[in-house]
Formats: sequence, structure tokens, C-alpha cells
Amino acid sequence: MTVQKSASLLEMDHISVAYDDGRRVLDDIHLTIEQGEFVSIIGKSGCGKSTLLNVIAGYIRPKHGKVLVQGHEVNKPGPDRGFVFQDLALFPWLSVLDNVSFGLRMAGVGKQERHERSREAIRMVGLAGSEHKSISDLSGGMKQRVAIARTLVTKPNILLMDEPFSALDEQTRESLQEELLRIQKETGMTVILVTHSIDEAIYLSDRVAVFDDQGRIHNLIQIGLGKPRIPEIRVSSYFNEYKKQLMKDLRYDFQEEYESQGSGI
Ligand SMILES: Nc1ncnc2c1ncn2[C@@H]1O[C@H](COP(=O)(O)OP(=O)(O)OP(=O)(O)O)[C@@H](O)[C@H]1O
Repeated sequence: MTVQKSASLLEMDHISVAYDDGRRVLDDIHLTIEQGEFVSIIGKSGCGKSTLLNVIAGYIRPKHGKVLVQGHEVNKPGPDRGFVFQDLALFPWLSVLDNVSFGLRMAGVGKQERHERSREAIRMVGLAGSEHKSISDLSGGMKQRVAIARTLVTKPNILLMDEPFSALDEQTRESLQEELLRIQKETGMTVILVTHSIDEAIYLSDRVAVFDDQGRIHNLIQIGLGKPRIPEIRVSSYFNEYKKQLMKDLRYDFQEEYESQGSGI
């Protein structure tokens, strides 16, 4: 294993990815993330956001460049990086407790320890008391909490989340955002979130990386709203300034097209 000097927790070192058809999906992504940071990735559908999470997780090897975690090159998945998938991938026939403890069971962890650790993860996501409920009896928000608990149970240092709240109604979504910030504070984890929601990216993040259509980082925005975040910040003028900036960044290609036509209405 190559060990390199790196002050950062996570370094994406000039990553490029092309799938079998040869089309480049990520192009020279260079980004470093520090311990305890919350970074969101936002960009149009198909710009390579999920691919980047998969590279960090170790499921996809980049064509060029590398990912370093604390100076160690990533070449396979590991327990230091937990992944919360968009489609949850829960086992509907198992209870909450059995879903959360499934990974530990597969890893050969004994019953007492896996149940203790699973109950702790279930508590962390606010589902204490629901351990023996069946997945099919849960609401969408509760299922999402189970999916997060199942990842937290392995105590990852880096939590990778691919549009985890996209299927939820706004109120549930906002309450899960609060929970996520609380969990991050409690654990000190680093979170990398892929989202399509500008508001979600601003509210949760220390930095937001805006991707362009070519799989490059178009802009990297520091969100100086302070932490802990208070819900009222969502309606502040500071928040709106970031929103305007992100909307502009996400629309940059329309703007370029418009300007190149030299049109004025
Ligand atoms: N396994 C694969 N083989 C070939 N092409 C793929 C594969 N996975 C993804 N792609 C293509 O790579 C591009 C980037 O996909 P990716 O899922 O990373 O984008 P995304 O930004 O996460 O999109 P969305 O926001 O819609 O989830 C897309 O054009 C997609 O069709």
C-alpha cells in the first residue's frame, strides 16, 4: 500500500473516470476534505455525482488519479467509508433491529455486541422503541432513518450519501436534515452528500461543490453560515445570497449560450 504525506482526511487527487463506452464522466476532480467537514455535491443529472461517491467508496477505480484517505490510497471499499444509498436497499421481511445489525452479523460479530451496537445506532437516528417493528410498517422517513442507522452501526469516519432525502416530503426532509447535523456533531464524522436540492446543500454544508456537465468542478463555495445551524437561517438574506450564487452556477451554461448569442431583450 502506498502511503503518502497528506494533512487532509480525504484527498481526491486529479480523478478522471470513463466507463466502458469511453465517454469521460469525471474530468480531473481535485478536492481535499478535512475531518468533520460537511461537503455537498450538486450538479445536473448525469454530471457524475454518484460516480464520484462510488470512486471514494472504492467501488469504482478511476482511470486517472487516486483517492487518498489519511494518506492511504483507496482501492477497495472499507469500513471507514459508509454509504447510504438512494434506494435504501433494506430487507422488508426483517425487523428494524435485524436490518441494522445485518452487516455486523455477516462480519461475524457476536449477537450481544451486534445488538448493543445496533440499538445505539437506532437510538442515534431517533428510532429507539421501534427495534422490533417490521420495515413494511414504517413511513418513508423512518425507513430512511433505518438506512442511516445501518450505515452508522459500522462507525464509519466518512459518510457518503447519495440523494438520501429526495423521496421525502419537505417537512420530513427538513427534520432528517436536522437529525443528520446532530448525528454529525455527536460522531465528528465527515459527510459527503450528493443532492439536487440547493436549499439542502446550503443548509447542511460547510462547502458546496458545483459540478458542470463535463464532470468537472465548476465552483466550490464556502458556506459561512456558522454552526450549529438554526432552522430560521433558511429564510435569512445570507441564505438567499448563497442560493442566488448556486442558482447562477447551476445555470452558467444557459448564461454562456445567451451571452454568446449576444442577445438582449
Ligand atoms: N455503469 C455505467 N456504465 C456506463 N455509463 C454509466 C454507468 N454509470 C453511470 N453511467 C453514466 O455516467 C454518467 C454519470 O452518471 P452518474 O450516475 O454518476 O451521474 P449523476 O450526476 O449522479 O446523475 P443523477 O443526478 O441523475 O443521479 C451518466 O451519463 C450515466 O448514464
